[in-house]
Amino acid sequence: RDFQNHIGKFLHKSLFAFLYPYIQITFHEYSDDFYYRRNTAYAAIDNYLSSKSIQQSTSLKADSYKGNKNKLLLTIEDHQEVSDTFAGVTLVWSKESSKQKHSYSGKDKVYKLTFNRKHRDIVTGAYLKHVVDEGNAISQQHRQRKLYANGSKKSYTGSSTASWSHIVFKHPASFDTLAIDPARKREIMDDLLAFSKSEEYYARIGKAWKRGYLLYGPPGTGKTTMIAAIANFLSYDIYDLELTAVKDNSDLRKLLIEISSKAVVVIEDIDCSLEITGQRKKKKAKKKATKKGESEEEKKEDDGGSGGDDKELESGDETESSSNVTLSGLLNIIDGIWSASGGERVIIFTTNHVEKLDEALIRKGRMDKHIELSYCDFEGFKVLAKNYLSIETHPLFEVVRGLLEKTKVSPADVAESLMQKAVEEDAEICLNRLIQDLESKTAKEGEQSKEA
Ligand SMILES: Nc1ncnc2c1ncn2[C@@H]1O[C@H](COP(=O)(O)OP(=O)(O)OP(=O)(O)O)[C@@H](O)[C@H]1O
Repeated sequence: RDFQNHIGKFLHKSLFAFLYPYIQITFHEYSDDFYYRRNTAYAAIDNYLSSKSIQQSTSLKADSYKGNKNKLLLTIEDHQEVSDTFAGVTLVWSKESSKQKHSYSGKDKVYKLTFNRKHRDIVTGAYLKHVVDEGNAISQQHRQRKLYANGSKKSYTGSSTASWSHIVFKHPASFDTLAIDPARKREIMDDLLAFSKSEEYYARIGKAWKRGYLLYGPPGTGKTTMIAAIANFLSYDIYDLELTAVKDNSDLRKLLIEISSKAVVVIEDIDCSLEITGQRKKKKAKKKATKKGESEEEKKEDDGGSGGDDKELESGDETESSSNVTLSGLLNIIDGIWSASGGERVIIFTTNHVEKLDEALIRKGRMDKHIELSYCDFEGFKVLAKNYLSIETHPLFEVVRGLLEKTKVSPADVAESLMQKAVEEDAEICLNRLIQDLESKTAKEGEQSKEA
């Protein structure tokens, strides 16, 4: 009888496999455990299938995106199917309500993926990875991004600790509207793209997945605008780190640990932060005369060690030197924390005075790319004219070209002349105003150089 049973089972299995050569994988919306978490793979599939569903399905469901209530996500309704092809393999996705009801809610949905068993390896390997990666990339694009700034908040014990607060980040800047040399623009975009796709490279060489940019140039040449363009281009959040508001290395460490993946970390005007460090050093040097053993502590801090919890900086000292952080310390902490935590981050330093910076600080490897932003040239002006006046050519352009060759003016100043009341005025009035402004600037510069 046993033998008969075995034969029966075997025949049933083979016959079934012969008649139904498919495999099904199910993806539940919620985990089946106590925590009832939303399955991240399910969310990725939702995003991935959205555009395919729009093309194929006759019955769609609209929901707002998780993370951005202003965007709609369209998915298939229950019992609908969407087909997909990958590397020559055809697969079918369907959606239904789960049979097993969860105690918290009966709404658990399930995606079912059906494919021929002969494609088992390719589907369970490359295809599923492709679906999850694409789905996550889509949600990254649609997510509402945030602009974080550091400050401090009082804990329940009354002591204040460093923390981030945020607002929704909505800056219109893009590389299209940025008035810089087109070749350099392309180079920066290529560099950013290559960086964002090099997870494996950084993992292989065992380094933190980060890229450092130093933006330098006179005021109003677009440093802040470029940061916004970079964040928009990569769809990253921005963390604006004000070093002067950071008490010490342990606060800095706390802030840096909280920075999520896919972030642009910005430290503006680092030359000013350096001045603060300089002041502190001078002050310490004075104290050294009366207090031995100080040098050890200072050395530790400059190396980024956390041991430098400075006892000097009690409340009264705050105005003279509010920050107790060194930039080299900062960079070392970043390397340590970020190489352990994974995730991609771009760190951007800006300065108006690149000549004031310490060579060691901005050497390649720490700051991978140095980008100079400079005065407005004719190419830059054309981009600004397109941004503000929506024109690409005009007979007055030649006059502007001649004036820009004679005088140094920032893109911010050009933008200012072009956009005043631009809504009501036509392009010619704006261009004439710019020409007037440029002429008076050139005349003033002429007088000044004569006096000199
Ligand atoms: N290269 C540029 N391309 C497009 N717009 C620019 C550019 N430079 C400046 N602008 C315009 O001028 C304004 C001020 O520029 P932005 O704040 O980016 O300059 P900045 O270099 O960061 O100045 P600062 O050093 O004073 O912080 C921007 O809002 C933008 O409208």
